Amino acid sequence: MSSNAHNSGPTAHTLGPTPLNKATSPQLFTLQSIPGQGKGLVASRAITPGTLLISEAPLFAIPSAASERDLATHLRTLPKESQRAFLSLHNSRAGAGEPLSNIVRTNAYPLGPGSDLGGIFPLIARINHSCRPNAQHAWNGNEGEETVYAVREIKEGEQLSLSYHEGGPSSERRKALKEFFGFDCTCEMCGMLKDQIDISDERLRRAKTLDKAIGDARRVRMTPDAALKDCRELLRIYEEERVADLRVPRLYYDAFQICAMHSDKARAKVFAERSREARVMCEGEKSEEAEIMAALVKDPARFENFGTTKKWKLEKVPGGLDGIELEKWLWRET
Ligand SMILES: C[S@@+](CC[C@H](N)C(=O)[O-])C[C@H]1O[C@@H](n2cnc3c(N)ncnc32)[C@H](O)[C@@H]1O
Repeated sequence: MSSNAHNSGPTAHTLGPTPLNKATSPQLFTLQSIPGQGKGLVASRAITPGTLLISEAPLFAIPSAASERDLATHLRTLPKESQRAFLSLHNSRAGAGEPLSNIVRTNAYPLGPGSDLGGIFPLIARINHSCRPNAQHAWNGNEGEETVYAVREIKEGEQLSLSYHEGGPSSERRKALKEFFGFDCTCEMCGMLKDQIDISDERLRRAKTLDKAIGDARRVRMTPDAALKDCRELLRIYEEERVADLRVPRLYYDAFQICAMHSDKARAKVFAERSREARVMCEGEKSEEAEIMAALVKDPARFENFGTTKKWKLEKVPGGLDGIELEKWLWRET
């Protein structure tokens, strides 16, 4: 779930009714009551990273500007079973008017980044939030389904979790979760001791600064060494914070772009492959983004800004590098 889906109200129907939730591996988890969080999905056995947990078509999808009335009209067109499935979902603003819109705000996921459409996925909607999630959701436009992949080891008895927020220091996360989704987060990360939260917050504040600096195109062009160094530091923070979601492939893609812009095909290829692998972990082999990365692995020169400068021109990875030596070369630390 993302804040844009939650901030957007429902309207007309763009997709017709679809069969009720189709779990890819229903034996992997069960629906259970979770203290302080309502219901949630709990792993029935140990699950390895990269496992497809759910692939689910939307019960229906609605544009963000939809009204309560539009939603009511649309609901009446759905089979009774679908109506019941929708109405049984959690409403984080129960009693605060507009019940149908509030169920949508509590449970909808956007159909892809920046999409104006929110989809209702009855099974995925049962996955609670964690500030350190063990799963990642994504819209697969080719399949017309929302997927959820495990991105970390999940122990038997552990809850499956997604992040409803883009991440950041605890005060920011908690404020946004309260404001947009109406709950005080009780995830494992928010339950850490104050000392641990302080350490984590310091790292995550630094992560925000680094992320902003890496996104500065002029800096990437003028001082690529500094930008690549920032990527390296940010990756270390992600490792310390055990971040395993889409931030990882995005970071490798940033490193790819820096190298490609300055004509370093050798490093660009390695970063493109790491980005692809991390993307597959989060979204599976059929992910459109993973396919785009696969094309860039084959030929980094396909990147639109490839070769803006010739500063780092390099064709091939030097032979005989592995382990620490490879990492040092890759991040230009030698
Ligand atoms: C999309 S629903 C998730 C499934 C829901 N628990 C249920 O019973 O259907 C989102 C709601 O779950 C609860 N929730 C999810 N994650 C939580 C968390 N980390 N801490 C406390 N409550 C949480 C909140 O009530 C939130 O509005």
